[in-house]
Amino acid sequence: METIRGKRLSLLIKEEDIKKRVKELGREVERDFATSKELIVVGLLKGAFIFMADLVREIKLPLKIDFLWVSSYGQSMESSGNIKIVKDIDVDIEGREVLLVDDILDTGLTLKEIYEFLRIRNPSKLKTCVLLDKKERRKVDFNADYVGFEVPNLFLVGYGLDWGELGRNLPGVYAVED
Ligand SMILES: O=P(O)(O)OC[C@H]1O[C@H](OP(=O)(O)OP(=O)(O)O)[C@H](O)[C@@H]1O
Ligand code: HPA
Repeated sequence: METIRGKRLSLLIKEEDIKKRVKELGREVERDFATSKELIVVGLLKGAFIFMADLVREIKLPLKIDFLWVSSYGQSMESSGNIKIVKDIDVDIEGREVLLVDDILDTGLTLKEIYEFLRIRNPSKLKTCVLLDKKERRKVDFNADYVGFEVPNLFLVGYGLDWGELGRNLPGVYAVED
């Protein structure tokens, strides 16, 4: 049984199921960006690093990657609602086709703000892709264009998601038990 800081973890999504779904997401993105000469895939650090690494290998199109480092949850299980840009992307996205990737869409505060932050730079196309969508918790009106799995209102770790920086390296997605 996996634990983090003495709390038990229960498996929600198996590694093989994630793998299968990531392949499907890759096909969906390929179809929608088929005419793209050079797609820019922007990941939100740190949470997106594992999903993004797997996803880009399933997108058989010419693409470049960059990362935007943002933080809002810190050590807690609640969003501070205060999104800090720790590091901006280096690439100029004006007139470019961009796919914004994150691990989870929860309250929506992060992705909505970052979407707007990139949109005002005038990319020719801007789509969003998340592995997990915790719809029940949404505080703002925002949905992603590509979603891997809808998940229940539980605090999750694994496959990039952390609790106080622990658990990102678990290969599946787990719920932290109360
Ligand atoms: O929809 P929201 O409620 O805004 O939550 C989603 C965001 O929260 C997490 O990031 P976190 O701030 O924990 O940083 P991390 O990516 O380093 O884990 C996650 O990676 C998303 O970016
Ligand atoms: O369930 C979660 N787990 C880890 N990080 C998160 N950031 C938003 N929701 C979550």
